[in-house]
Amino acid sequence: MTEQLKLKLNDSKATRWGALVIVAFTMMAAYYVNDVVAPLKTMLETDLAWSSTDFGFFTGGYSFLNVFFLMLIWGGLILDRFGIRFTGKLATILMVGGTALEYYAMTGLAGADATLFGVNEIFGYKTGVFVAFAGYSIFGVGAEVAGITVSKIIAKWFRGKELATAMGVQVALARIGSQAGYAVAIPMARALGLPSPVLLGLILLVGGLIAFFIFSVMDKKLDKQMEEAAIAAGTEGEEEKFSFKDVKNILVNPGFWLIALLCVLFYSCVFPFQKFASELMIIKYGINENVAGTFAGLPALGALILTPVFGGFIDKRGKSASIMILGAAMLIGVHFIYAIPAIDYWLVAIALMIILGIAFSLVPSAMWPAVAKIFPVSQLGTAYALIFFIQNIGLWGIPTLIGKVLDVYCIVGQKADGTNMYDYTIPMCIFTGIACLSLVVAFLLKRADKKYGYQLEEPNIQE
Ligand SMILES: N[C@@H](Cc1c[nH]cn1)C(=O)NCC(=O)O
Repeated sequence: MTEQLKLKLNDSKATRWGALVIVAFTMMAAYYVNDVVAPLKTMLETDLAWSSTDFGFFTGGYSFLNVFFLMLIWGGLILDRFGIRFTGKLATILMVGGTALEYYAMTGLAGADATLFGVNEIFGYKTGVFVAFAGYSIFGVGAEVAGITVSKIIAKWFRGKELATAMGVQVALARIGSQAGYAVAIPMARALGLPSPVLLGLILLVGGLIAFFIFSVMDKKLDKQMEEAAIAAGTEGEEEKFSFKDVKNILVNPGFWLIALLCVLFYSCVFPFQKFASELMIIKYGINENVAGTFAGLPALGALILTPVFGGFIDKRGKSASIMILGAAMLIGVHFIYAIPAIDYWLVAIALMIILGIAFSLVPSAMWPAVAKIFPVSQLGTAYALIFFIQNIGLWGIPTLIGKVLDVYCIVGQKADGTNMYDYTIPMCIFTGIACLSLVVAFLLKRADKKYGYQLEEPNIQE
């Protein structure tokens, strides 16, 4: 009876937070690479002869394999079957490989006449554009699978400990990666050449891969200790495994569909908008191109500070459903004002970016814990994978659509350097329409919460 309790690796605060910082570094590098090309849209036009359609096609590439080849679902299955160490390393290798391909497309295949195996066009796109798209698609699979893997890692290392705080800190660190990508892209590309910010991302990701190998050593040790503890407690073999019954249970839950819909609509108005925002800042508001990316990345910076603050409020006071309504309503206001041609004062553009940052903190800090309230722990991994899958449909479709719309309906002239001038009114009206739909869904979610008792309005911490 007096058997001594053995301390596991994650029982030490310093070690579990150390493990979090290691894997969060990999995600920070992933978010940097995800966003770093966005501010370069105009330079891609001048230096590599990309059109807006090419840029939209490339941007949507992040989600292409995840949506059309169900890579997020396979990734979830691999994660549950082969575990976090194997899947994390595989996902990071995919990110490194995809980014290397993207870098090659922007260097070795730069320009309209570049050929690969004798062809200068693939599926109607310039070879360089297509290879960059292929690289970004592979990167997108790695980034999304790494995202689910890291959620599972945090759940494992922080179960019964500071779980929500750890998730908030990981998202906050990821936002630093995004903001860094937006801020450095143009100045670095101007100083060291167009592909240099992508090369930096590649180096960071190689660092992320090394970090993941270091984490794997720690995790293996933790597994051994957990096994020993489980054998001592007689609970070995009681792991949560992926089951198709779980998928069915999730799909018949109305809460799943409302959260998934809100997720795809809300994020479609944020991430794809940010990809075009640098150009909007330059063309419509006359903001200097060296700082346009920094402003486009402001929502990420705001979210870095505010997500943990709002998370703390929701933990103590609840009101998740109402907060999602507020965030969606703010999104409508922001996009609607961006759409008004007469309002073109630069300070307004920055103020709107800050408001977008607040909405971008409100909704995720309410949405992700809400998923944990609607579904039991055993279904959480699958629920997140399915929600991310649906979200990726928007992350693919919306930039592809906006790129096309810009080329077909929005060219209003040419600048001295030969690049197009765009009127962003129609794209901003599209974003406003999507934001309106997200508000409707947020109201339906609040109604469903009352009907089905998800307790979204209740605090997480019961006093
Ligand atoms: N599934 C990711 C998508 C994403 C976009 N950029 C980087 N990842 C996601 O939604 N993550 C949650 C978040 O709020 O970043």
